[in-house]
Parts: sequence; C-alpha cells; structure tokens
Amino acid sequence: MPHWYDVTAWNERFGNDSQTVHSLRKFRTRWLKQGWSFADALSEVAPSVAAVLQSEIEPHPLALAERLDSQLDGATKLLFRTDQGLMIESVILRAGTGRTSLCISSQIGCAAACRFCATGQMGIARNLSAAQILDQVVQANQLLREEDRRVRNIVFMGMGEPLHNPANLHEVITALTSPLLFDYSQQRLLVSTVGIPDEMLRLDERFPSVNLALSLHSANDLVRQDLIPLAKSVSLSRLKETLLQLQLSDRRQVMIEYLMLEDRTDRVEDAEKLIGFLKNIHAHVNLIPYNSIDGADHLRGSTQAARDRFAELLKQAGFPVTIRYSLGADIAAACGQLIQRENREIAKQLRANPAAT
Ligand SMILES: C[S@@+](CC[C@H](N)C(=O)[O-])C[C@H]1O[C@@H](n2cnc3c(N)ncnc32)[C@H](O)[C@@H]1O
Ligand code: SF4
Repeated sequence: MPHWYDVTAWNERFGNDSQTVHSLRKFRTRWLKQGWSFADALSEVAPSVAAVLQSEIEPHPLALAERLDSQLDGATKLLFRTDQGLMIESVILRAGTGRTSLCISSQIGCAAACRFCATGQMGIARNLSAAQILDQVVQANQLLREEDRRVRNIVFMGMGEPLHNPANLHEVITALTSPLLFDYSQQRLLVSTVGIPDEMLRLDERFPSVNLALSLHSANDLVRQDLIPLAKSVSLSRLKETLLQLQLSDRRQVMIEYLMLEDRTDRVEDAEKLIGFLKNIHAHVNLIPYNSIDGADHLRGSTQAARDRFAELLKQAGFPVTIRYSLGADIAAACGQLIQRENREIAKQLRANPAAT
C-alpha cells in the first residue's frame, strides 16, 4: 500500500470483503481519530490483515526528539527529527475553553527567507512529505489521548510556506477531511501563507471552506519587500486582486496577519495604508507581536502603546482586530528558533555530502 492516507489504496489493497472492511474501519478510527498507538489499534484487526498493515505502513516517518511543556500556559512544543536528521516543530495549544489547536510545519526552512523569521533564515527549503505533515497530527493526538483531548483545529502556521508545497498540502487536506481517516471539517483548518496568488486561488477552489490567512505585514511595497524578499515578485496590487477573487462568505473572512515592528510597520501612516489596502476586503486583522530572533538585531517589536493605537485605528475603520498573544513564551520564542542553528549545520553537511540525501 503506497500511501496509507489515500483511501482508495485501502480498497485496492484489501478488497471489499465486508468483515475486513469493517475491521479496517475500526482500526483507522482508533489510530487516526481516537489517538491510539499504531500497535494498539492493530490489535483490532484479524492477524493476517494486521501482518500486512504492519509490513506496509510506516506509521511514524518522524521521530519525536523532545517535548517541551510551557509552565506559563497550555502550550507544548514537539520537536521532531526527520530521517535525514533535520528538525521540525509543531505546537499544541490548549485554550482555556478546553479546545485544542495544533500548529504544524509544512517545510524544513523556507525559500521566502523573511528577515524576521527563524525558519526563513535556516538556509534551506525542503518540502515535508504528506506523510510527515500528517504524522505531526497523528503523534499530537496520541499525546493528547492521555489527557482525554483531541486536536480540534489545525493551523498550517509552523515552519515553512505551505503553498510552496501545494501537491502535498492538497493530499494532507484531503486526508484530514476524509470521513474515513481523520474526519476534520474544512472549517477546522487554517492555511497561513506569505502570499502565492495562483496557489491561493487553487486552494480556495478545491477546498472552499478551508480558512486562509495572509501574512501581509505591510501595505507598503518597499517595506514589505525589505521584510520579505519573496515579495519582490508579488506586488501588493496582485495580492489585493487575489483577495478580491477569493470566494469569501460572511462566515469566512480572510485573516490578515500583520507583524508589529517599531517604526517600520506600526506608525499611524502604516495603519492608514493598511486600511486603504483592505478596502472592499472581508478581512479580520490579527496583529502579531514580534519575537526577536538570532541574526535580526535591526528589528524591534512595537511598544504596547503603538500596538493599541494601531488596533484602534483599524477598529474605527470597521475591521475586526485581535492582538495575538504568544503562547508558550518560555518554551521557545519564535517558530523555528530553537532549531535554526542545528538545521543550518545539518543542511551544510548534507550539501557537502549530497550522497547522503
Ligand atoms: C512561520 S509562518 C508559516 C506560514 C507561512 N509561511 C506564513 O508566512 O504565513 C506563520 C506566521 O508566523 C509569523 N512569524 C514568523 N516569524 C515571526 C517572529 N519572529 N515573530 C512573530 N511572528 C513571526 C509569520 O509572519 C506568519 O504570519
Ligand atoms: S514567515 Fe512564513 S514565509 Fe516567511 S520565511 Fe517564515 S515560514 Fe517562510
């Protein structure tokens, strides 16, 4: 069975004998929906079928290297190692309401190379396979089972640019929303992108209820290009055109992520530019406090007063605004920061010895 997350592959491999189909369903429910370990879930199926599953499915392409639990709030950071030794992160966020979210990675490193982002400064950009992306959900649910919880919302806001890995992203969303596998509704998923217009439209067309967040950070082309090198090839006018083309309903607004950087993105004139950019767009603005990273000493986060003033201007213009408060400040600052140097080193070794890749 080449891909366990491909539902049709199960039918082709095992046929449609009703007893087998029934026990396989039970197995998948235990493993993917209820967070049982692969081995425990296997005990549900007939020994002959279990032997096939065991030999053909690689249940965990990622090794859990470390788990860090915040002492401040309900965040848990999971550090995973890939078979090449590169590291990725996922974060479990437990909200006070009892709802649990999982922030997952789609790449190791990122070609967008944003100046403020540890992942963008790793000096590599590699796609995670669909199985590696899904394994983050599988392993998080296994840990959460001990607490009687299950991941409720999944956000593609960890390392990497999901829309630079579109084929795998689409396979992952298909598996996550399949009633036979994970059974999440599209509304429970959020894809965050730096802004890849054609892929935003393709995603919207194929999965019209998946939530979309655009990391805008500035409504001034020059400032944006300075922060996000990739933005040199995607102008703000192209982004605006794309936002206007998305099939947004009243229930589904695009989330605009906006990083608050002192004297770069947080002035009154920046708020006015943003309000102009968002005209006629059904948007919710999320202001993000900056977590400082290694190698970006020229960037400073905004003061709280500047953030509040910015939020107020947007609210007056009629936009819903939230200020993201950072969970797990004690277990890692910015996403990718804990492993920035380690991955840089391993990537260097892999480049020097391509036979190992
Ligand atoms: C790591 S990115 C991954 C998703 C996608 N590549 C994107 O940029 O939207 C998720 C969010 O984290 C934000 N981010 C990256 N580095 C940050 C930092 N040092 N402080 C605060 N937010 C940061 C990004 O701007 C983005 O909105
Ligand atoms: S913020 Fe997003 S797009 Fe920019 S480098 Fe980081 S992961 Fe890539």
